[in-house]
Amino acid sequence: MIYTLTLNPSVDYIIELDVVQLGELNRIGNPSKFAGGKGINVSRVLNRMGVSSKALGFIGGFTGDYIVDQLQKENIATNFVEVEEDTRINVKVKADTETELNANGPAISEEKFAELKQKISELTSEDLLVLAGSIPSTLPKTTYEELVGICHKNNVSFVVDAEGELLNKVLPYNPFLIKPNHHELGELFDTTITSVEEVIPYAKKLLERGAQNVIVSLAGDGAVLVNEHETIISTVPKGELKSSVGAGDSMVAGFLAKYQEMQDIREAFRYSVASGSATAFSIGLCTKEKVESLLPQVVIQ
Ligand SMILES: Nc1ncnc2c1ncn2[C@@H]1O[C@H](COP(=O)(O)OP(=O)(O)O)[C@@H](O)[C@H]1O
Ligand SMILES: O=P(O)(O)OC[C@H]1O[C@](O)(COP(=O)(O)O)[C@@H](O)[C@@H]1O
Repeated sequence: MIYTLTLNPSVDYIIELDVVQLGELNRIGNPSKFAGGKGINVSRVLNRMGVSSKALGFIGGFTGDYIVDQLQKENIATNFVEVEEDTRINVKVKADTETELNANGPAISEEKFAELKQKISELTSEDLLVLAGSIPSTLPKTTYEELVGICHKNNVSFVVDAEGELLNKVLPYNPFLIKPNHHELGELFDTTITSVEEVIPYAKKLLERGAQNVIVSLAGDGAVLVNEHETIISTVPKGELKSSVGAGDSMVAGFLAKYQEMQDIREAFRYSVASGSATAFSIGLCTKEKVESLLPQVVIQ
């Protein structure tokens, strides 16, 4: 069974307008809202691909109720730890450029964190855990390390989609997959990366640090997968960028769905890229039909 972990879920509130007039009253058309947060997005995309998963994490208040309700409507199983404060609302403004306003999220007590660790310790070697997104500010930077330590002890494979030290600290535990974008990869090495060619040596350093598969996305400029056997470069489909919110999460879900079906890294990577772009070309997350219509445009070498 695939489990996703979202320590800091969000209601994503997406506003579209031509131009933002700073300091003025801006009237907006129909905003969209979605149950979000990286792990939750992975569960939602997996579900659209016919793969079931269970969503874990912390949830609270009226925003938390909204998320649980949406997931129930989509028939996605959940096993959240309930907290008192409201789950955050992240505002995404799509005007001539995309601007994201991501909140901190609720405080998590030691007791609630212990409750979550108990749930993680019940996973077995038959399971895979996707740990994705930021962590609530009251939890230490070692949080993911502690959780993957539990997975490692119980032979649970895991995937991490996180930034900076959160990501760096899990590498020695051999994640099955990590998926930084090129900015996040650059930040890890205190450098700026702008092309697929520049990605490759740094992605290989993450293999040396312990990752089994590394996918690095460069938005509309391609994607790279490296593992100990091969280095694969992919084109990305062309289309109208509607909102890239959830595009990275869709890549993770697309990869896992296809890998579960075929155990073929190359096909899983192609499906992953098509899934990212299908979401980037949508308001909200991709559908399986849209992913499959873009697949012929994903060429790997
Ligand atoms: N402008 C775009 N055109 C086509 N595909 C895109 C575009 N932006 C994002 N994508 C797709 O979404 C994936 C993830 O995008 P990226 O912005 O790199 O990741 P993240 O959402 O994690 O920051 C890309 O690999 C690509 O498949
Ligand atoms: O946990 P973080 O890093 O604040 O990110 C949360 C945000 O990321 C998202 O999961 C989207 O992530 P991606 O665009 O990287 O796929 C949103 O749903 C959510 O608002």
